[in-house]
Amino acid sequence: MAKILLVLYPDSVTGYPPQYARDSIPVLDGYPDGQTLPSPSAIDFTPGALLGSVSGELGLRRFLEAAGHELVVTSDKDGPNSVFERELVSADIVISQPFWPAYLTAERIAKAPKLKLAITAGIGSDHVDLDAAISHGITVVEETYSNSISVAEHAVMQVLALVRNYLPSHEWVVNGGWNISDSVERAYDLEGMNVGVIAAGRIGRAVLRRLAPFDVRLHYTDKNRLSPEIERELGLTFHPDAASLVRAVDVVSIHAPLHPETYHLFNDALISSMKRGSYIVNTARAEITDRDAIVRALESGQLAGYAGDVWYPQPPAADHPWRTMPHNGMTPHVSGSTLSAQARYAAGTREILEDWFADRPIREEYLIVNGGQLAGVGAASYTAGGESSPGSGGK
Ligand SMILES: NC(=O)c1ccc[n+]([C@@H]2O[C@H](COP(=O)([O-])OP(=O)(O)OC[C@H]3O[C@@H](n4cnc5c(N)ncnc54)[C@H](O)[C@@H]3O)[C@@H](O)[C@H]2O)c1
Repeated sequence: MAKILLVLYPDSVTGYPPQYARDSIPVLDGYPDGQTLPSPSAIDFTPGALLGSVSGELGLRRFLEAAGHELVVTSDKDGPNSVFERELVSADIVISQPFWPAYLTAERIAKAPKLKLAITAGIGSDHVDLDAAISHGITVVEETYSNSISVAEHAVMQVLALVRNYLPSHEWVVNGGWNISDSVERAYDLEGMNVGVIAAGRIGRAVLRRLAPFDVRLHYTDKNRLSPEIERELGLTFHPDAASLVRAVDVVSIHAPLHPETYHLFNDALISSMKRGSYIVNTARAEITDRDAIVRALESGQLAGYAGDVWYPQPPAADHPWRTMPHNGMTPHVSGSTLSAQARYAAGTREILEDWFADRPIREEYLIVNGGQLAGVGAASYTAGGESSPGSGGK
């Protein structure tokens, strides 16, 4: 029987919600590229309930305990005396969400001799040191597509919020004001702007599709060029690298995974090559940007705004400069953890566990590391090795 260590974010400050704003969530037919939705044999939760917090338990307890497994759920994940570090020593499986990541560094992996499977409930497994997982024979999987559209919607929202100066305008009314000049002196239309995405994978493509009706000029860069049909359909301009793209656009939305190639890609040099007054939205991973370079560029006016939902580390310290830097539209890491997304990645986690315990292969599209090498989506999107090692925050 296995010991499963499940690391989830804390419940709401008012406790686990007794009721919800809506009575149901939409039922989807599948994902945009035809990939099928998660398909566990059953689920023990109500779609639309809060599943990603400690009391939600991803709806896994009944299923796991009925099969005789041990489930340990905690949000205490940081530091040597954390429940996570203590329980990891005897865990067979770790499940963690990127929103509240249990950093599986090389040091922690070395202290977990029984660990065989690391599941990312969601997308983005950079909180796991993939090199260490490869060398220790740990399988790393995530629920590809489970929250891609959730993130794309958040990115589009934040692009509009920055360009139109939404959040400061809202603040004026909350505070009793009617300050039109103050609100509009930084407000523009998105229409006609050049907007680019760094990486056109599942999320990047969904952002491009959603932005196309705004009559913007769309740009992208990616290791893998899209088909001429998609480029034509959306009117995309392809750039061979980020350096070329950022010089051409007014707004950049980042959608690449964090790995050695993308660590600190947005540094002082790249940002200074952008048009003055550019906007960056980053819902991918914080460390694709250089934290202090972003602050400097907002303070100097080189950037007109920065938004996103990804930070390093997570949770960030109370004095993290991104909380208070000018013209920021930051949220906590929430874009991929809507109630709608939680239902999908909770079902995906159960599907993976069912396959693992039955010794069936896990879907190829869920694989990041398997059999001692990058596999599936991991082989397509990540690189192993290099100086910046994922799982240690790119350091
Ligand atoms: N904020 C959130 O809640 C949230 C949720 C899900 C995913 N994410 C992040 O978004 C990332 C992308 O997710 P996805 O579902 O679109 O993944 P995906 O695998 O579908 O797409 C990733 C794309 O990045 C491209 N890429 C990789 N390295 C690159 C490089 N150096 N330069 C240019 N392109 C590169 C790949 O070719 C691929 O097209 C995830 O890795 C994760 O870090 C964030």
